[in-house]
Amino acid sequence: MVLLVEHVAKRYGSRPVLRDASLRAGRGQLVGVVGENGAGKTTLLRVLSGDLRPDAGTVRLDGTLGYCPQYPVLDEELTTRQHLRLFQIAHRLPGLDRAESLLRALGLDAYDRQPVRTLSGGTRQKLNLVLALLHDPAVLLLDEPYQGFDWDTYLRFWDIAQELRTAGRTVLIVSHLAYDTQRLDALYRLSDGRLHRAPTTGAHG
Ligand SMILES: Nc1ncnc2c1ncn2[C@@H]1O[C@H](COP(=O)(O)OP(=O)(O)OP(=O)(O)O)[C@@H](O)[C@H]1O
Repeated sequence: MVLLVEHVAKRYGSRPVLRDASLRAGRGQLVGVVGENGAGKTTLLRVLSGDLRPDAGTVRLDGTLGYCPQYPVLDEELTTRQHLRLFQIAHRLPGLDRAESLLRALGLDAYDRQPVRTLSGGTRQKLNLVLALLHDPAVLLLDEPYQGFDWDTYLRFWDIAQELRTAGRTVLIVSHLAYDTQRLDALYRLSDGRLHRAPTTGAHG
């Protein structure tokens, strides 16, 4: 297993959000987590990414990590291109070939020289996603990644997700909406602080 989550619990003050959450995902698997608003999906991803320490339980994650948070963390004054350069340096990438093809796939290339403050919400979200994918991580944690995407972009997102799966990456996608479950290898529903395995009709599922 590339991602193994066992009996994770997390509370904020006296309020338990995750009680006993367990999940596993292997190489080349696309896994969905759905749950109502406030169910604890973002909390789960923050624990998985190492951003939050769980109160109990274990998380094992093999390889490099890409994390696309629910709300883009971008610098308003920097352009799309400047964000790519920053992440290129941070990840010590020799070039931006991968970024260029992702930009084209998501129709972001037209916004190359624009500061983030001039971008729409959906366009910011696209940049957020490209930045998470830039270094081609082994495990991707995507928090509501297509929020604000138009239909064409939504479909292109799923094309990219399928390419990642074919390339052997492990992708965890969180959403408050029930999915087109045939796109997934496994689906979990987060409720009452627990992850319940739900049926899928996916290719591997
Ligand atoms: N830093 C925090 N301190 C205290 N409570 C928090 C904190 N972060 C989240 N919560 C609470 O924990 C619960 C779960 O929040 P979380 O953001 O994980 O839910 P979610 O499933 O991602 O929701 P949504 O679908 O609305 O994004 C909510 O009741 C929220 O108010």
